[in-house]
Amino acid sequence: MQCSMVSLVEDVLQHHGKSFSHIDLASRKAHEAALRRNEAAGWLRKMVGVVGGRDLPDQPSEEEFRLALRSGIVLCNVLNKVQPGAVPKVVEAPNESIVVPDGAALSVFQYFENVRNFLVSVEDMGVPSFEASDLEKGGNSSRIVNCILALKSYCNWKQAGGSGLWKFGGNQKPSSAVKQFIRRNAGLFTNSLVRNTSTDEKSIDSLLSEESTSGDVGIGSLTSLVHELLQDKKQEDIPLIVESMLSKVMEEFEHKITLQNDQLKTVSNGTTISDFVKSPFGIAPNSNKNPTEIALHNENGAAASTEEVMEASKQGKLCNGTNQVNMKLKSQFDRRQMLTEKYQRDIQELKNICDAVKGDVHVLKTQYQEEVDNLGKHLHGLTHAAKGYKSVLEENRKLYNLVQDLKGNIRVYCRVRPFLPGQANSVTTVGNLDDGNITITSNSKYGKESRKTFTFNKVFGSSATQEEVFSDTQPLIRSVLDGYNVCIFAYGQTGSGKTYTMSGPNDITDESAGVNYRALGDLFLISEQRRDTIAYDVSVQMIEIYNEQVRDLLATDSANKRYPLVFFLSNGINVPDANIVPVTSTSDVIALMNLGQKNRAVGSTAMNDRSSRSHSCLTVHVQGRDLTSGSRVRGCMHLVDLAGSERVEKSEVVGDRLKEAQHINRSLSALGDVIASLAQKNAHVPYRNSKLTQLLQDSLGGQAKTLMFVHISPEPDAVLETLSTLKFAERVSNVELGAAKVNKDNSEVRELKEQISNLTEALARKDGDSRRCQSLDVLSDHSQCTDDAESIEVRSNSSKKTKRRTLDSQALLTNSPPSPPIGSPISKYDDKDSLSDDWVDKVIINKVDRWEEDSRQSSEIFGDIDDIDTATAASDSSEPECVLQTKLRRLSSLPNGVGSGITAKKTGLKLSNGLDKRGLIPTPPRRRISNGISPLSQKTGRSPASLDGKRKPVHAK
Ligand SMILES: Nc1ncnc2c1ncn2[C@@H]1O[C@H](COP(=O)(O)OP(=O)(O)OP(=O)(O)O)[C@@H](O)[C@H]1O
Repeated sequence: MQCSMVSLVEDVLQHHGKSFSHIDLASRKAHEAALRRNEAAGWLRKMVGVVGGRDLPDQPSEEEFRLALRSGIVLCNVLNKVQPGAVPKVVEAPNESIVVPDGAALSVFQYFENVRNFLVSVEDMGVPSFEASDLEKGGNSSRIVNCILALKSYCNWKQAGGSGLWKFGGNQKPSSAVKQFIRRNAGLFTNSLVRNTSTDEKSIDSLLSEESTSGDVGIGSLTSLVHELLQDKKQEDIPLIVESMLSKVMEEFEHKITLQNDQLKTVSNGTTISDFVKSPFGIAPNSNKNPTEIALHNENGAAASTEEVMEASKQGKLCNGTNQVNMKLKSQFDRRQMLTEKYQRDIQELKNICDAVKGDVHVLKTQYQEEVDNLGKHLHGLTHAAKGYKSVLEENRKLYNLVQDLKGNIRVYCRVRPFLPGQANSVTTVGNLDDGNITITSNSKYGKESRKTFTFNKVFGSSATQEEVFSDTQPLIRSVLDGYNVCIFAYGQTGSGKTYTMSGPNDITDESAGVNYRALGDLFLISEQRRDTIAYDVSVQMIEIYNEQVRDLLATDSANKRYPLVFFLSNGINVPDANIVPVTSTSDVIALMNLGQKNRAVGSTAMNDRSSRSHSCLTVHVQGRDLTSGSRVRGCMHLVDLAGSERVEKSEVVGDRLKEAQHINRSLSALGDVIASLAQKNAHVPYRNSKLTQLLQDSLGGQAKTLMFVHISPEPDAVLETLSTLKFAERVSNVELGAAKVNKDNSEVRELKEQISNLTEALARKDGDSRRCQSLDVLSDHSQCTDDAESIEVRSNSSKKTKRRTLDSQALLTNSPPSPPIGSPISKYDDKDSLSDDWVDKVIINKVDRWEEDSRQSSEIFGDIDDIDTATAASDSSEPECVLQTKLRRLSSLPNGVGSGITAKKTGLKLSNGLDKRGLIPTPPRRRISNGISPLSQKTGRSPASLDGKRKPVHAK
């Protein structure tokens, strides 16, 4: 071994800052050598017995050792014991007691033969050998010791059964000195040292023994070196030092292995036999000193080939011993060469296979590449087509919606409620959901599965969020600000999620807030954004229809809340008697809605803990004034949360709940009838059959934008209701209302209205007569009421029937005779003296004439819609007197007095006062303006109105 173990150890310790100058390496080496020699001698003596080993002392000096073995007799005998027959013939000494002294002539080759035979045999066995010259004076006895110890190890291995591969050095154990040392000092580092020792034991020992072979310090010296070095070390440093040593040794070991491998490679790569032979014999290629070497080189001095060596051998050029060794080496080499050639052939074959495989792989790769390219192209095409398809779909959807807008179809959005807690494992009846289609799966009585698909404008699955639902509704809601009337109503079986969609759950958060909150928030947001161009006023009403009674949900006192209200249109407001509250912010709205929700009739049923027992309607009125042009827009939005349809036997209701359920179902079926006749485009639509249809009349029959949210539950036991709900919704989606219209006043109309209002005020001031004022109030009231297309009920003189007519105040006004010129300053007419009674009367008479004419015409156009008798009969006779009084007053207060003929009898009403003997509403004295005769009466012969003496506010509470 080229490296010295000692130097390694020194390196390590120097690394740890220590000098080794004080250590006597020479004496240590000698000591170690003696230990090993003694061990070898002891073993030889044991093997050959007392007689055979008589020349070999127990603890011989180097010289004694060499001399005792020089004859080769002990060596051969021991070898024959280890490997019987290894040396067939041992040349014995002539006189057993004589030790052949150095330089004494041995009998011919006697002993050399022994030594040579011994060396050849041990080499055959793979045991490290030594040079014959080592037995001569000045020879390297450590190599002999090493050979004997190796033989000893071989012997032990054989005795142990010879299993596995024997490898010199592998069986050696650390010397007892090392063990003792470790035991004495180990302490903390014992474990790591023992671990390292046990795992690396073989290789380290092998290195150490090899080192001793090469004449360096052997294991004994290394042991004592380590021993000495570590003695004065601190306990805590020892593990580190030992570990460093071990790793360094390992490094060197690996280095050596690599070198050996390289050498082997060189041999297998065609090193000549002479190189190979020369190396173990240590012969320099060009030193022509002996016949063997000459035979190993050709005439040119180049290394001989195998054949040349063989030839030399045949010719006896090689000496006997060398010849034998060379023959053996040659046969080994030949074997190796054969193997090498075989390996080369195999490698070549493998290379060929590899090339073939490479070729195949290349072909496959090319094919795959082509296929991938083709697929890529297809995919690209498909993506393009898909994009196109998507945009076409989107376009179709837009066009479809446009067509629907133009036709005025009611939009229908379907929403599926998720399973409620406790229903998690239920099977859903809802199958496929895509953009606008929903498939319901149901099992028939006979267990046959059937599927039905419905198509709506939009379908929301159970995972849809409130925000997603609202975002699809938003454009519709925004159109309120542009002057459209909008109605959104939630329909569905009880417990299917109507209230959730419209308002949200019980605890409302930003995420869970329903359409109502979001809609108002959005309206405020946009009105704020448009602040510089349009000024908006927003106000809300909240009513409910409970057991066919209309109630105000924003009333703060309970009596008022229970006070039933009536529908009549005033100033575009359906239920003018209900509180209408201006709102300016979302917080206002939330406060109002909380009040409304609190006032709403809810109750617990078997199907919903908090079932809405009424239809609720939040109405948002928006008035916008263009700051530049002065034109006005007016929009109104109904957000209706209908009570849920329910099967009474299923909801297990009794008593009041049963009555509620019957009312709810009746009103919903009235809604169904209205939808059916609208879908069939019937001339008569039965709006008046329920309060609900009356409420929705201007959204279903007018030119509003209407959206229905249809809700379904996913549970299998609700499948029948689900199917009927969806069928109803499908019918609704076919209803065409006509294109929606904007409610917009241009400035001319507005000016005319302002003039009328100013005129009436001027008249009121001019004439202090309260009657006159009342009459004018009626007109003024009427002129306000007819701000726009407006329905009122009048009684036709000719047919004696009450007609519902639509009158256009604009027509009335534009045909009015001499009214003050447009744009004239009001102050001009504000002057009492400048307005003669006659002039004012004339204006009024003209207006009334024109209005009556228009009434007649519109009556011809629209025909009878409802009979007053039917209407009054439809009124619940149990309605409180005050309600009927209100109705009657409304009718009789019509400006042309058409309601004056309505009798208490006809209405089935028992008025407590205010009627004449015939049960008629007393005709008020004719209004006189200048000559004591009311021009109205003069013209129509009827009383203009019967009022209770004071003007009733239109909507303010
Ligand atoms: N989309 C949804 N996500 C989560 N929970 C929902 C959803 N829809 C409804 N719910 C829950 O289902 C239950 C019933 O809903 P809701 O009260 O809104 O039904 P409804 O149709 O208004 O019933 P009713 O007609 O009896 O008043 C409530 O507990 C509600 O919170």
